Parts: sequence; C-alpha cells; structure tokens
Amino acid sequence: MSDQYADAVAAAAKSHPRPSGAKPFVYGTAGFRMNADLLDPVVYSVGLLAALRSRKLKGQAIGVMITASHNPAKDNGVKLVDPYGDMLEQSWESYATTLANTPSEEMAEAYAKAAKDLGVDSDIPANVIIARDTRPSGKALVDALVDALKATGSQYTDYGVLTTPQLHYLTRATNTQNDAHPYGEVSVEGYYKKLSEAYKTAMRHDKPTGSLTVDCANGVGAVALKEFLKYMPKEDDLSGGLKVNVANDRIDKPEVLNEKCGADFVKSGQRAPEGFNGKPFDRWASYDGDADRVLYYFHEEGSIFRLLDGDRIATLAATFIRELVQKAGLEEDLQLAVVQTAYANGASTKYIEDVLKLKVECTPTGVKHLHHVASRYDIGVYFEANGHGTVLFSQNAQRKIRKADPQSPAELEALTTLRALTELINQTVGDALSDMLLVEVILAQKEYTVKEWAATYEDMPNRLIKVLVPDKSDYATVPGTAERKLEKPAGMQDKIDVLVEKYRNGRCFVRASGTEDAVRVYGEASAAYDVDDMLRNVEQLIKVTPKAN
Ligand SMILES: CC(=O)N[C@H]1[C@@H](OP(=O)(O)O)O[C@H](CO)[C@@H](O)[C@@H]1O
Ligand SMILES: [Mg+2]
Repeated sequence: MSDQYADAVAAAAKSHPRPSGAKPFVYGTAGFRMNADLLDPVVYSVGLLAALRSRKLKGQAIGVMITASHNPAKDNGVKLVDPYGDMLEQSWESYATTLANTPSEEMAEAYAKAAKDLGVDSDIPANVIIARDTRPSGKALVDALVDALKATGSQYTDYGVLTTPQLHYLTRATNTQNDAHPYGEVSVEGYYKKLSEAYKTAMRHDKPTGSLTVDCANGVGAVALKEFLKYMPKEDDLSGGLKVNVANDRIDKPEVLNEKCGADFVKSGQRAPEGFNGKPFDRWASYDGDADRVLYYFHEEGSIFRLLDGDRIATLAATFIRELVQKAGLEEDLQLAVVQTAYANGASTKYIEDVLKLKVECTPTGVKHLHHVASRYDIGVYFEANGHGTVLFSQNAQRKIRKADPQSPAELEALTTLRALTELINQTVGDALSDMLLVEVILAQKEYTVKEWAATYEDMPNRLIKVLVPDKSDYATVPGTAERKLEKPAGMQDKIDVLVEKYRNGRCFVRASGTEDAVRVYGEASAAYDVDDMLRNVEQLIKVTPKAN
C-alpha cells in the first residue's frame, strides 16, 4: 500500500460503512443516484476518487455535485465534474463503481490500488469544489465527502446550495482563471454577472412581450432565479425588461420537491404543473430539481396544453444561430449541427433535416453522449427532448467570432449578438436559467409568441412509459443503433417490429433506464390513438416475456 494517504483513508472509512446486502451501485447516466439513506459510503468513495482525479490532472479543480435532480425528495445522488465543466471522463466511471462497492475495511487498499493503476502522483495537490441542491440529506452527504477530502489531504471549497450548472460553471472558471480567455469570475456572483451582461447585450434592441412564469420544481432553481432577477434589467426597461413570476418555490418544504411540478413531471405527463394559471397563451417554463433542464409550455384556448420541449428549444436555437452566422458573414467558416437522442420527436428531426437543412446526429441517452458529439462541430446544438441541453461553440468558432471584422452595420449587429450568445449560453452543460434566457432573447428578436414558436412544425403524437421488470439488465440494445433496437431479450425486437408496422408512421423502442429500475418504452405515430394502442401492446409483450437466463 504505497499511497501516503492510505492510513487516513482507512481510518475515515470506518465512519462510512457500506451496509451489508446493499445492491451493487453503478456510476450511471448521471452518477450515483438512490435513496439518500444508502449514499453516505458512496459519497465518501466519490470523494476519494475526486482527489485522485484532481491529482491525475495536475491539481486542476474537480467538481462534486450532490443532487438527485428530478427524483423524489427522499433520493439523492452524486456526480463528478471534470475540469472544463463536462462530465467525468467515461474511462473513470468503472473506478467510481469499484470504489463505491468496496466494503469500508477494504477501502484503503482499493483506493491505493486505483491510485497505482491510474498512475496518480500523491505529492501533487488536489483541489475539489462542492455544491448541493436543496435536499435535506445533502448537508450530511457533504460531510462524508469532506471526510474523504481531508483524509486525502485535498483542498476543497464548499459552495453550499447551488444549481448543477452553477457548479459546472465554477469548475471551469476555477480552471481557466489564468488563461487568455477565462470562463468567468470564480464566484456565484460572477455567474450571475456573466449571464446578465450577455443577456443585456443580446437584448439591447428588444423587449420581450408579456410575462414569463417559471415553475421551479420547489427546488434550487428558485434560489438561483430569484437571485438572478436582481441582476436583470428593470421590468419596464426597453432593453430586455421582463416580468418574471416565480412559481413553485417552496424550498422551505423539502418534501414537495418535484412533487406535481417541475420539468420531468410536465414532460412525462404532458400536462401543466400544480399552480398553473391556465390563461391562454401565457408563457410558462419549468425547471427540474437541480435546474439543468427547462421546458416551455402554454394553453391554447379551450385549455389545450401545448408543450415546447427540448426539441423545440434545439430547433429554435439552431434556426436563430444559423441566421446570425449567415448575417455575420461566417457561414462558410462555421459548420453547425444538431445532436439529439432517439427520444427526439420524429417531426423535429425531419424539420431540422428537411427545412433547416442542417445535419442531425443521434446518440445514446445521457448528455455526456450528446455533449461529446456536439463538441466535434464548430457549433453543436444539443438537447434531449426532456429539456436538457446547450450549445457548444468550439475554440475555433469562438476565435472566428471574436476576431471577425464586420464589413457593414448589419454584420456588426449580428456579430454583437453572436458574441453575446457565446457568453449567455452555459457551454459546460445544460442550464435551465441560461437556456431560458436564450429562448427569451430569440423570441424577442424574432418577435415570436409561443403560438408562433409552436407553429414552426407539428409534433408527432408520442408517449413515454416506464415498465417495471424483474431485472432491467435483461434488456440490452444493439451497439451503434442509438438504442433504437434491442438485442436482448432474444427475439423481442422482431416482435416489436411486427407490432409497430401496423401503425401509420409508427416508431417505438425499448431500453433499460440508466437512472431507474425500469425499462422505458417510447412510441410515436401519426395518430394519438395509435400511439396508445402501440404502447399497450409493447408493454404487454414485455410483461409476458419470460426472464432471460
Ligand atoms: C428518456 C429520458 O428522459 N431519460 C433521461 C434519464 O435517463 P434514463 O437512462 O432514461 O433513466 O435521466 C437522465 C439523467 O437526468 C437523462 O439524461 C435522460 O434523458
Ligand atoms: Mg437535472
């Protein structure tokens, strides 16, 4: 056992025992997520890994976020953020999983082995920054994390209660503060200032119409939004003045987090949250529990609910950014693409390809996959249908946008807005607040009402359901199909294909969830009654399939 911290790791591990008989934990789509009561030893092990990761990356700061996002209040979770604000490099996930499943009495050995395998030099200083959402269990979990950081001689900063994207911002800002182009000031205030200044520039000639009401899922988004509003222009300001109503902000009642509200509730049920006023054409948005997702929606006359989901935000952003790039005379220089998952509504994909004539890529579920593909383009717009996404501007694109020499007042105008957008958009990860400001800028500049935005294309009727199965690991998709085809259980895909063929423009796929103990079934077709019938039949098929062995 060579690592100089191994003894301290062993001693501290005794206070964070792994309950016997606990199910194996897996670092999944969004880190570890489970009932908060089980998480203490897991978070301790994540602290150890954060220290190793920071040392491996020459002392750059690593972020640790304690959140379970849209899950119920009793759950919690933990995820690691890499130095530039993206998710933990995939090749390290297996180390996270191994450490999380190690009994406390073997922890020091497992830690030293990981350090050795990963070639970590324990003399390099480690630096970790921490934040948590509003869940009551978060505080004690931060204590477990800090125990690991102290045991490994790491420096740390605990930023308290923040949104997930704020922690991503701080991680990147910390690691770029000495660069030629720092990401921003290393403070939460710096985050608000960066966003508000970019918003004011982008809105310099425009004022949004009407008001915007934001359902904050009774979570941390309410804290961030209220603070941010202090940095916004006054409501009557002709440059960007906007009346924002904050709804579902009961962070004093932790048990109502995500309860009948929030982006996940709205998207999966295709219905408005509790507290919705139902006034026709009022503009509403919902965040999720850690404010990295946002969706818009409104009621048409007759109480018809119209959802403007992540696909809509992606198409709106791609349209607008492409127009700006053209107007700025940079069209030849900058290639733009949209990245989606199989859950994207087929009508949105068709619209991007046929009307916008832009390239669409489809990746497996989970933002880390979308982010990775989007980063290959000069400008990569990526969104999951559930509202999680952002726009990435490559270094090359940022340089060209910064250095371009406008040849006309119109080019200068477009460039000014484009430059503002590279600051307004949180390029580390999906960010409800930043994405919402982006949407507001676009709607105001294009003079779109929500009705006009919704009219750009018509969604295919669709539904997403969860089916409980004895063991979700019986379900596996064919690699390279972006999870659209099953290879396990054997023969099931053929049966699904036969079923789906019966419905006009039917599409349906089944995959195991990476965050819940269930399989998900997504379906869409030309007619809503066909979608319901198709999903009922596929659900039945899953229920009668004998357990694989
Ligand atoms: C269909 C769907 O919305 N799946 C969500 C959900 O993943 P699953 O692996 O499907 O459970 O949670 C992920 C983390 O928040 C999110 O990235 C993803 O989009
Ligand atoms: Mg979230």
